Amino acid sequence: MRGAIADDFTGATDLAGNWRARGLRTAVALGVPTAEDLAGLAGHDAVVVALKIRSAPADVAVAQAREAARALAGLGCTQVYDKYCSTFDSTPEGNIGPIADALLEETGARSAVVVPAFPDAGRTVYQGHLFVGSDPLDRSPMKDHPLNPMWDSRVADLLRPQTAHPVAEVPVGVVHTGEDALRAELARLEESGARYVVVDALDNDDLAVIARATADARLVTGGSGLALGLPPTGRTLGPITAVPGRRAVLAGSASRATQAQVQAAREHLPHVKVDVAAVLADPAGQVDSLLAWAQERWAEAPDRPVLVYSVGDPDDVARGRAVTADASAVVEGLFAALAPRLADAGATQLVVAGGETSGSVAHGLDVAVLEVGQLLSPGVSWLTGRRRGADDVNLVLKSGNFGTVDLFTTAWEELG
Ligand SMILES: Nc1ncnc2c1ncn2[C@@H]1O[C@H](COP(=O)(O)OP(=O)(O)OP(=O)(O)O)[C@@H](O)[C@H]1O
Ligand SMILES: O=C(O)[C@@H](O)C(=O)CO
Repeated sequence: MRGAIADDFTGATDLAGNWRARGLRTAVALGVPTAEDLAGLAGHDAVVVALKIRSAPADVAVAQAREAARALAGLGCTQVYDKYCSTFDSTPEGNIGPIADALLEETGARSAVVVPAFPDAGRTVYQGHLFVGSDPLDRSPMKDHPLNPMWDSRVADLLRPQTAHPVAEVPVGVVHTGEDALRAELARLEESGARYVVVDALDNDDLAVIARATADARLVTGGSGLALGLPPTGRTLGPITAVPGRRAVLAGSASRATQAQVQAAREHLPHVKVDVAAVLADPAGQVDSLLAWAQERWAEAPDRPVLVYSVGDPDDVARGRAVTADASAVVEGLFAALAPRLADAGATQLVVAGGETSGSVAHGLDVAVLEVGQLLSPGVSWLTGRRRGADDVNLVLKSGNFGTVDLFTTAWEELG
């Protein structure tokens, strides 16, 4: 079985979607799987353990990553895929370095490739620099990220402050020479002391070379793109089963792409914006009133999705933070509490935007395992969430920056 550890929930579903696209039956375990959850993973070719450790204190992140690595070893996985963000989201203190250091130890690997490239989503690495579309990372919108503004584009320079281990680079010319040349270069660099090797990749052919050269590695690290480098199994996997019921979009993401999706959806869907001050004053009351609002809208048009969002324009996060320094937790708490109430009221199909928001919603719904279904666009798939002690729900857990602009109105058409 293939196994991965993802540092956030939408990153996990992104990687799982790419494995599925290669014909692997893939499940996502939310949190380190319990013995009971492990039973639900039987019959799969691949499992991604989704953690919520991207912005956690490094010691917490490392402890959870170690536990997840042991669970994967218990499932017989001989390679761990350490999935972080394709925009290398981290601070100089971590957590990409500390987690990778711990996974080197857990897996016994002497070195690991570092491959954030995901060309299908516009992320490429050339001369060691990470690009988002045509912008170097530190000139892309990631320069203004609220939690981890990206200060450089050279991946090795982003990683070095986060690890005591030596970091080397392999230019795309070596990748273009083929898998044997790359394997030899990786072995040479490992012999000379490198523990991390940033490998250039401009397209999926480059990723295929890297995937073949590292097929026997105990640890690989990267965005989800490297998964597309696997040879296809040739198996065609059908769509997941749609669970009929009410529909909602829960958007707690602050990213530009999500703001555009919210803007587009407001033209077509009944919508309401979360009022941070009101939630702070009366969290339970706000959940009740949002639920009542959704039920009224569904009574008018049962198949029409409702949209609950928290960021409508770029200043909304600052406004929320002016209300309370804990605005993120307040908004996440609201979505975590609202999702199961919507589900109790018949919502079975939810599109959720934002990595942290998706984690909160999945926890709120007490989802143990996600079955990965059809891909909507790079990094975005329909999923079936298996809830503990409750009926299944269909979910899209979307990274803030991913998805087409009409995602919130068109995703439903792909559910069958
Ligand atoms: N109006 C608001 N005021 C303050 N904080 C907010 C507001 N709306 C959302 N937030 C918080 O901003 C954070 C957004 O993070 P989230 O990971 O969900 O989305 P993102 O950063 O846009 O996407 P991703 O991490 O997937 O790239 C969450 O913690 C959320 O609760
Ligand atoms: O790699 C990405 O860009 C995404 O999967 C991600 O990590 C979202 O948070």
